[in-house]
Amino acid sequence: MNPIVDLRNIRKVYDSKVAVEGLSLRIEAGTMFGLLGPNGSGKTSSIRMMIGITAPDSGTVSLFGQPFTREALRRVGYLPEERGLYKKMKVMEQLIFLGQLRGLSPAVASARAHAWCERLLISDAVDKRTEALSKGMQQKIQFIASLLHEPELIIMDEPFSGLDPVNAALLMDTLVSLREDGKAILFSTHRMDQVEKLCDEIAIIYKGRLVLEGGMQAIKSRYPANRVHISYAGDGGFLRHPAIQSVKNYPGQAEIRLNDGADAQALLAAALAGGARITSFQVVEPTLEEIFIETIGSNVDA
Ligand SMILES: Nc1ncnc2c1ncn2[C@@H]1O[C@H](COP(=O)(O)OP(=O)(O)OP(=O)(O)O)[C@@H](O)[C@H]1O
Repeated sequence: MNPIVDLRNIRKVYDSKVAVEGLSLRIEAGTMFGLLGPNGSGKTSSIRMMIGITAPDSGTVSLFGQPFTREALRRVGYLPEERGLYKKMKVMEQLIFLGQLRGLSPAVASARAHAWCERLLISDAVDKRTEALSKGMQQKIQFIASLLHEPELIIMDEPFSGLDPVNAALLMDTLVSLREDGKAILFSTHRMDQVEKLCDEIAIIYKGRLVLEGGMQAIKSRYPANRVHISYAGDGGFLRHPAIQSVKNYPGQAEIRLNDGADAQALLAAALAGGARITSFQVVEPTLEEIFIETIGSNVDA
């Protein structure tokens, strides 16, 4: 089956600044794809090339198995990084107008917009002017606007930035259910916790280049589970054990990173022998944040 997005070796240079270099990636239907990278790494530039806002200087962009054409954009929902709504328009008028721009009849746009507003808990706002709403609410409206035409490919640039945790979770749940409906979803972020929970696949870009890409689980399994979280009472002398590379010590709890190849069981045995009372002992995989920092760090070194 053709991927929904297929970027091959794309490159973008602004003046003399290389924003994206040799980027290739594929996104399949029913996949949540996280595009990660620090500020200025080329996420927005890559997204813009994906949907024809700018053309790559070299390389190819295919959507839905075909070389890019504007026609394909009818099947794409896009939430830009810069939020832009008509401030003076009322929310529902605006959503119906934006739906019509996407080829919907006013009746269909209205029915879908009302259903979305209900789902995202902003029905009370439909008759208000956009400028009277909080930033977070405006973001939810723009999120809805990008989905009204029921796109198969959803591309969102920093969709959760500026949202409180409750609203961020609401939009995350919405994206998860769209993925379950078979949509392909790409979003950019630098918030690793969001990606870890949501994404099937990730790509980390740094200075315009892909530095890590693949399935979330496959990537994690490449890193040793050499972290240990311990809750304990009593003697903490075991925290000076030679198997330990570093430790973050909190009251009654420690997050430990072991030396490469060290045995977590030896640490547990030493803790018990030293008289500590262990209430939980967990060997954990590195978090995506740790993988990200390690990957970026090794590329800085390189
Ligand atoms: N229109 C432009 N003209 C000149 N340089 C640009 C332009 N757009 C982006 N750049 C540069 O290209 C690089 C990549 O920028 P881009 O916005 O793609 O990064 P990003 O990963 O989306 O960053 P952020 O997380 O800060 O939004 C940066 O150095 C940026 O300054």
